[in-house]
Formats: sequence, structure tokens, C-alpha cells
Amino acid sequence: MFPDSSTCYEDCKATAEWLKAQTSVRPLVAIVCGSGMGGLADMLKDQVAFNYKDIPNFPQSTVHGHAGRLVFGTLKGRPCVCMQGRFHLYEGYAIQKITLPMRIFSLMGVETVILTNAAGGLNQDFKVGDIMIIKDHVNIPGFAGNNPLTGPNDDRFGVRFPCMSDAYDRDLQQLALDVGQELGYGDFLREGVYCVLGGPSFETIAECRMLHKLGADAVGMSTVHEVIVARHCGMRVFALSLITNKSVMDYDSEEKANHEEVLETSRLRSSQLQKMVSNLVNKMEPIKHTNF
Ligand SMILES: O=P(O)(O)O[C@@H]1C[C@H](O)[C@@H](CO)O1
Ligand code: HPA
Repeated sequence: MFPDSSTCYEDCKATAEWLKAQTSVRPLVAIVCGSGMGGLADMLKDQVAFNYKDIPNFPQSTVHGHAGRLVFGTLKGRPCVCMQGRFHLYEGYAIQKITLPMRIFSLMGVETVILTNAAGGLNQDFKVGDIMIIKDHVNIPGFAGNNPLTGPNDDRFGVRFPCMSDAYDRDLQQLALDVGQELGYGDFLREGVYCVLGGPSFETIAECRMLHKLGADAVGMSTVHEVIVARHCGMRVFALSLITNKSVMDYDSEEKANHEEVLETSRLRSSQLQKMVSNLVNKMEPIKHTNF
């Protein structure tokens, strides 16, 4: 059995209230930085930053390339919050704990979540450095029952059985494609399906071949759990993968996946990622609320 650590509404509320008392920024957009992509937070103006260790109920970052800071500020005039460092299953946290920030953001009034990650390219047409707009996911830990919504459902967050066929907002996908084309990124802009595994070991050759056959274009160790929780509480989601390495699919290959290559590719693409995310935030329509 997986640990039952359903995130308590009161704890999430207490953290949201604590953060609201520390900063006057009321973010509408949350950005989650993938491995080595913490530079995305540098785009924010008038920053107010907190170390995760100082935030009540927050887990700690333990992975190189994930600084462990929550940064508030404005991006193109829009109030935002940026997670400089996310949490992964392989760090030993319960799946409910690694997704806790999504619930806190929702209680703070965030409407849109932008998630980024580093991933291995399964699609043979993909190159290292490609940016893949995620259109769908395959949740392998979920197949085994490890889903962040496991446990009693709290209706104050969302419904018991949330739909996932519309997890990735189609308008934002199109907008990101347009933004990428306008920036001249067409040569390295892709769309595809992201598959999450538990990690921390990288995949075997047989696993990569299987995942590719299952319809995945990229493989990683994050994002999907956050997407499920963000959608459960009604936030709009956009996500992208940076293809930091090619998945090894061939027994003759000498290539070996490694975290150093992941961080180096993220560093090399950081300026394009920043431009893409900031232009997307600039151009996205605010969510229209219907008053009944
Ligand atoms: O947080 P992300 O998904 O970007 O991190 C990926 C998956 C592992 O944490 C790490 C492997 O290099 O990068
Ligand atoms: N596999 C899983 N996670 C990853 C990879 C990979 O090849 N690259 C970056 N994160």
C-alpha cells in the first residue's frame, strides 16, 4: 500500500494564509521550474522570495538543479509565483506531499499553472534541445494505484473522479505554438505525449522501447502528479518538456542518460525557455468567470 497522507485542507489553507500575510502579490499564474530551469524565476520583477524550509508544511528540495525557493513577483505586469525547484516521488515524499503546492496555489487564487520539466526523447524525430508542448500524458505510477488523489476526497478541492481528457488546455497549447513560431523557434518546437515514471533510475533500453510503443514521445519523473492535482482543483494547465537527452533505444548505442547532461541542456536552452514562457504569460487571456 502507498502511504495515506491525504493533504489536509486546513494545512493547505494555513500555508496559503501564511504566504498571503508575507507578500501583497496575489498570483494568478504559477510556474514550476524543471531540472536546471530555475532561471525562469529570474524573469519576475519586484521579487519576494522564500526558502522552502521557512514555509509552513512545505517539503524541501533535495535534487541538484532545484534550488528550493518560492518566488513571487510580476511577469509582464501579471502577478505570478514561481517554484524554483519541485518535488519528485523518488525523493521519498508521499505523492500527496509533492503535489501540495498546487493546492496551496489554488487557495491563493492562482488560475493557471505552467509546468516545465526535463525529459528524455523517445520520439526518434526529436533532438536534444527540442521543446515539446505536452498535449497528453501516460501516468505509469497511476497504473499501479499511486495517484495523488488516492485517499478520502475533500470536495472543497474538487470532485472524486476528475476528468483528464482535457488536462492540457488546448487554447494555451495553440498559443504556445504561435508564440514559439513568432520567436523563430519552429525548428525545435514539438508537440507530444509525456510519460511519467517513478525514477530515480533512468530507463532501460527495453523500457524505452515499450514506452515508445505505448505512444509516449518523452519520458520523465515529474509533472503528471502536479497536473492531476491542479486539474482536480480547477486550475488551467499548460506544460512543456525540454528534451535534455535522447532516450537510449538501441543496444549498440554508447550513450548513457545522466543528470549532468540534463542540467547542461537546460542551461543551454534557458534563454529561449524564458522568452517562450514570458511571451505566453503576456499573451494568455485571463480566465473568464461566469457569474450565476
Ligand atoms: O523536475 P524534472 O522533471 O525536470 O526533473 C527531471 C527528472 C529527474 O528529476 C531529473 C533527471 O535528470 O530531471
Ligand atoms: N528519463 C527520465 N527522466 C528524465 C530523463 C530521462 O531520460 N531526462 C530528464 N529527465
